[in-house]
Amino acid sequence: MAIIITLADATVVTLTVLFLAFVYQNRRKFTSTKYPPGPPGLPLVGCAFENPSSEKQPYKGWRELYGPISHFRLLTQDVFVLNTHRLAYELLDKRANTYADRPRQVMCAELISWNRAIALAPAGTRHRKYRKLVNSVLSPNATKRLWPVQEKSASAFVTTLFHQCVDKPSDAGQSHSGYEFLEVIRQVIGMHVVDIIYGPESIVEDESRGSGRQAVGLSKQNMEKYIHDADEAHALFAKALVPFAYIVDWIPWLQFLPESTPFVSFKKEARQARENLVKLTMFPYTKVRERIAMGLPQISYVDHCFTTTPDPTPEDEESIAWTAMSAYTGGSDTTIAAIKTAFFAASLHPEAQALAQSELDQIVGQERMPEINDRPNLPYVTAFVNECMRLIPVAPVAIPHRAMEDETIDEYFIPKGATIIPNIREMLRDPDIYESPLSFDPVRFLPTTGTPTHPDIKGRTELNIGSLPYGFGRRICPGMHLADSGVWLYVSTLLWAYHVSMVDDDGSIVKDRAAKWESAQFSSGAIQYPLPFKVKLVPRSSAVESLLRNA
Ligand code: HEM
Repeated sequence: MAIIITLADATVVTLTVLFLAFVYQNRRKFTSTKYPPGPPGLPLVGCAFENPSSEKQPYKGWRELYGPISHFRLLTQDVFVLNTHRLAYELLDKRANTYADRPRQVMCAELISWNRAIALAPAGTRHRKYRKLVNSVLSPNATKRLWPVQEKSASAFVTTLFHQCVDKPSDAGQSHSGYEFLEVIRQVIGMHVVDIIYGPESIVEDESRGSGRQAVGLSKQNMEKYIHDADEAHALFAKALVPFAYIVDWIPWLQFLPESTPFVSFKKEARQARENLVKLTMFPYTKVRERIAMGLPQISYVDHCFTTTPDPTPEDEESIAWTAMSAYTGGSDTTIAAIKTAFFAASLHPEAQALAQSELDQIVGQERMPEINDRPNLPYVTAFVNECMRLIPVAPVAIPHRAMEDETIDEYFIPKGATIIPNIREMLRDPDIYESPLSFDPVRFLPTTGTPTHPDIKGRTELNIGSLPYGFGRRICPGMHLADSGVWLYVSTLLWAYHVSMVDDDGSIVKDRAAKWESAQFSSGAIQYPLPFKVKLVPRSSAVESLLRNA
């Protein structure tokens, strides 16, 4: 019997085969498409018109609202927000290889070219090479060599505060505004991070000049300009980092239209930002390269790279230059934010400040400043720093990761390509872990064993904040050990030196501190810190004052 296959039959068979192949390829989606709860959004476009990532405090309160993991969609992009430490640990730490990548960010990473820096470099050989380079200087052991540099900077910090915020001559008509400390934080910490990454200038004899001396490397003036330019570049980075912040993030082919086309003003902005970023990367590097070529080494990240790679290829040089810039931009604003938060917490919690100061008096005394080796004997001071990092985390939503494979967690499906946001702020306010999570209470971090420095204060739960404020997995902050010792030194030295109080516009000390704490405003975006407030600094004793004056 002859079998006659008609065109219609062939079409049906072809379509069936294609359909089955499609179902097979997407079998995970068909068997387990359960997504976690989250804002529903609109059909097809999802939350495109009300992007939760663009809110002032993104994903705040989502743990209570949606549970440990939440989901929303921006057009075709699935976004998962991890609201508990357990979930983040399960996915980003335990399955680190699958979440080592960053999501595509057309404006920030590709057009401005932040993907040449570490934070947005795609997972792979280049990112691994970058991390290896920075780890050689920023690993826990390697950072110990930088402790003396950090101690010197903490000392410069409190003495500069003295000259700028306490001792300004009022007879010259210069009264204190109360805001000066903010500029001191920016300058001293900015300079310190530049110093650690690029090293100070070297002074050499120069016969051809009348003065006979010449500065080689990054001069103080260069550093000041660098800090200013880096601030601008980083502000734009933070703006462009918000997922789908620019139209080109939604419709990537727009990048191929000429700059003069209406609605593509982003192209001009990207071109200028890219040029500035390249200058920001190459200018300090070239200066330091000159110094190193003249045989004038300093202790710095770039110097260290040249010691381990004495004959760098052009590719090595590119890696050194871009990792150096990444470490500066990654390390300065974050440390500055942490110190602003410490001022804020101390100025509104005089009782906690006084406990830290009595511990400092007992262990360090008033004849010298704290050193990093004092840390094990100063549990309350350490608990104070931890509590600042917990309640007002510097990077409340870290930097998004990207799922490189289909995955399931609990009963939920995470498709390959999804954006994963670690909601660090929610993790650090989880009531299952932190009792009364919205209260500022350093005691929660005190050790329960050992002799307490304050007999009537015993540790409650002995929590360990660990690396949580610094992110996860393959992308965990490579500067966290440097930041950990640096923030501790700045805060302990500040509390050792001054009584810190918040003041109102008329200069009087704030009375209703609880109301100020409740109504405080914080920056929006990737880095969190309290918005400008005024403080009054009073040296803690005449012994301390004389040390600050003469240091
Ligand atoms: C209080 C200070 C700091 C905090 C809270 C902080 C926090 C973070 C966080 C949350 C991330 C993202 C992690 C993730 O994606 O899971 C990160 C990444 C990064 N941080 Fe830090 N950081 C601090 C200081 C520093 C310092 C001092 C440096 C360098 C000297 C640095 C360099 C970097 C770099 C290069 C990245 C990108 C890592 C990558 O994508 O592989 N940070 N940091």
